[in-house]
Amino acid sequence: MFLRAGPAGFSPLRHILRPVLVAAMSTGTFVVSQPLNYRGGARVDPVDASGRVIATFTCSGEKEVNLAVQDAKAAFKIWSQKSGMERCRILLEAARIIRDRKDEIATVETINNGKSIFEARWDIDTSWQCLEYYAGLAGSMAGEHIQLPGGSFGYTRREPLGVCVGIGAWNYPFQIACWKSAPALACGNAMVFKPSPFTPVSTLLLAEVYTEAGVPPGLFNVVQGGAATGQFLCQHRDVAKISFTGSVPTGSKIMEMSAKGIKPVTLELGGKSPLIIFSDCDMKNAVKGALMANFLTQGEVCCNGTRVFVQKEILDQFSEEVVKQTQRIKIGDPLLEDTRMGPLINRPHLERVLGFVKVAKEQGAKVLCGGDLYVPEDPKLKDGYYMRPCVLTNCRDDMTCVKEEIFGPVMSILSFDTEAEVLERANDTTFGLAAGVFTRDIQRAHRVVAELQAGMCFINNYNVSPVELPFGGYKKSGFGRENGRVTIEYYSQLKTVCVEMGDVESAF
Ligand SMILES: NC(=O)C1=CN([C@@H]2O[C@H](COP(=O)(O)OP(=O)(O)OC[C@H]3O[C@@H](n4cnc5c(N)ncnc54)[C@H](O)[C@@H]3O)[C@@H](O)[C@H]2O)C=CC1
Ligand SMILES: NCCCC(=O)O
Repeated sequence: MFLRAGPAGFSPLRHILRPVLVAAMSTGTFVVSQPLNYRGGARVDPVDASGRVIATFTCSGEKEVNLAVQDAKAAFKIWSQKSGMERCRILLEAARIIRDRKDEIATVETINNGKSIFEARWDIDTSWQCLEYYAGLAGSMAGEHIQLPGGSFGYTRREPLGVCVGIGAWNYPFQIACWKSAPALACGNAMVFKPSPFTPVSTLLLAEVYTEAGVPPGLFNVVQGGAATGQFLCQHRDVAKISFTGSVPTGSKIMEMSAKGIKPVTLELGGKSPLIIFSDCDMKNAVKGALMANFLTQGEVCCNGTRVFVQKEILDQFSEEVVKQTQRIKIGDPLLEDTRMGPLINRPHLERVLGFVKVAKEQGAKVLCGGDLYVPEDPKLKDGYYMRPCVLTNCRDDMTCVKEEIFGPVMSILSFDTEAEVLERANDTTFGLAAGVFTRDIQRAHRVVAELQAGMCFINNYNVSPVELPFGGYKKSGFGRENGRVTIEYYSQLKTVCVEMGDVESAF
């Protein structure tokens, strides 16, 4: 095994990633004795560097990106010629390996990102399920046959795009890589993936799983690096498509680059999603839903329902219950079985999130609980990037904490009177990733979600991720979809073939 994650203490290290960060966030550590790029079916060191070093690994430069794309092109030639059923078998094998190695991969992901091991296991489940789902679709991808006059006919072929690029964020490193690569590979494409420089490690495990499962060398490659490496990938002339998960400003830059190259792009960007709690809800489930909507992965989730609109009649009861449950969240070493909230991704981000809480207070919000630093008892974790999950009330729509994406464990509670009013306020945002509604009134539930301007809507639940359902945003939260049958269309193109069975009727 190339990576060793230890539950306690530190081992002698050859190359360690982010030693300070790892030490501060959990008692686990990595011993990385192999390179972190993956090209042509093996781990490799970059042949060059872009000149910018992030922590202790070197960003891949243009030559390395070129080599990865070249390898992907070669693998594409082999892979795209396989039948859907052949691709299906290999993807199913990869899904099986991930399922069998779930605990090991989840442990690596916990150390990589800081999320609790309990939650990381959920991520690994939605990862292998995604591979299984697209394996199932690979065998049934087909075109149409269309009859034309005089016995002539046409048919369509669903063909892959070529070399696709995946660029990931740091909050769901392994899951994002699976949600992009599974549909891409199922359609017959190759992929070069760039993880976030804050979470470089777990994607390598996926690369190794694909190789073990039998994909041709070079079909799934990993290049490590930051913005410069991402730009080399997006601008590469042999790249056919880009799928990006990350912030709105970066998404906008990626769209500019893809526009220059006339490349299709999928953008999974940020959000500031509304969660609407009507007074006729099942209170216990609504409270659980609000916690699910705000505190998974330390609140660092793009689709979180951070604007919690509560109907006035139940505001006090709901707030009291939410605070009670929030205060019970066990914070600490994410590798411990009973921990439910680990550290935030890094110190600047922690400070940014705490800054949002400070501004919220200055603007008149009331802190019902949390919103401050948390220092675990374990002395090894005392410098960790922990904070207590925060519930804010007395919030108004014009406050910064209600308008801007915080990407941390901060829930803002707002009260409302009527359905029409809450709908208008819920939609009053430039984002449109997700939304939720809790009510026992089935007609109201469907009426409300039909009006919500969001790509992913939940009724009486929040932040569940069945891979069968398409996921993606409206408005500035992006476009294109991940998961679900429709994603096949984002990783393939349609060729039309017109067949003449008679003579050519010429105008000349
Ligand atoms: N909709 C979704 O599914 C998700 C959205 N997000 C959003 O992402 C943000 C946090 O993630 P970050 O990693 O900080 O976002 P980011 O946008 O800074 O970086 C995302 C990825 O893009 C790369 N990148 C940065 N600049 C680039 C450039 N000019 N060209 C090509 N690649 C570039 C980064 O190295 C990283 O791999 C949050 O604000 C959240 O809104 C995060 C996770 C999921
Ligand atoms: N499991 C939901 C993924 C959402 C995100 O990428 O932030």
